[in-house]
Amino acid sequence: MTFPFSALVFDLDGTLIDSAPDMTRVLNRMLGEFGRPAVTEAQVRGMVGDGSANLVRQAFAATGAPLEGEALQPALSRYLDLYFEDDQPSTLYPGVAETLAHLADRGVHLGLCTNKPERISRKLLGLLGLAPLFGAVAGGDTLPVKKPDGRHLSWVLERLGEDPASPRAAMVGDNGNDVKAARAAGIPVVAMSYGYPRMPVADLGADLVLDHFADLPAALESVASRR
Ligand SMILES: O=C(O)COP(=O)(O)O
Ligand SMILES: [Mg+2]
Repeated sequence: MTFPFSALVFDLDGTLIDSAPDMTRVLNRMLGEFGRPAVTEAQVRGMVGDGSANLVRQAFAATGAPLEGEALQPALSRYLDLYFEDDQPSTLYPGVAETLAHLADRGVHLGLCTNKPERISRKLLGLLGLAPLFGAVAGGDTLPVKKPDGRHLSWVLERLGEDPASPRAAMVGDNGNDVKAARAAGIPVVAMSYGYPRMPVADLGADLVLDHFADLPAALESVASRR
């Protein structure tokens, strides 16, 4: 059977990879260098989703006097360098590699739309062996805008060959930014329940909430048949 969507765009952190342990490890190295105590992984899970500058800002606010604007830059750039150099790759959630390969085999165009910086996102896709599957990648610093702005997602859709006026695509994410970007771009959205939603996942407003990535192909066929 032909798959009902010609393109699927995925979020990265909390959707494809469980990156909170990595971000916690790297943040804590940076915080230590700046004389700050460590943050816990549970705290970091609540800070992920709005890009690296927001993550670093929140980590400073949680460990002492807040740092804003220019004062944050040295810490942000140190965090990004340490993360880029980090050689312990994030863990893929169960079923991700097999399901993405299955979708690509069925001719679905796959894209990535993440608020994580592009160079780190591309490096992680490479380390995890997923890079060849993705026809378009947009990080949080690829464009002047990022999720929840729908233009971030629409840019990926266009690169996957979708007509911006009537995309035959869906978004798969884990937090409110993914849902808002999908709504703005006019495409349906599936939320994975295991990520970093920062609110009850049922309240995100997604078309569907899924617990297992391997259920995605069948679930998307049901989303399409309801439309
Ligand atoms: O770096 C972040 O803030 C989160 O990135 P995501 O968009 O892949 O969840
Ligand atoms: Mg995410």
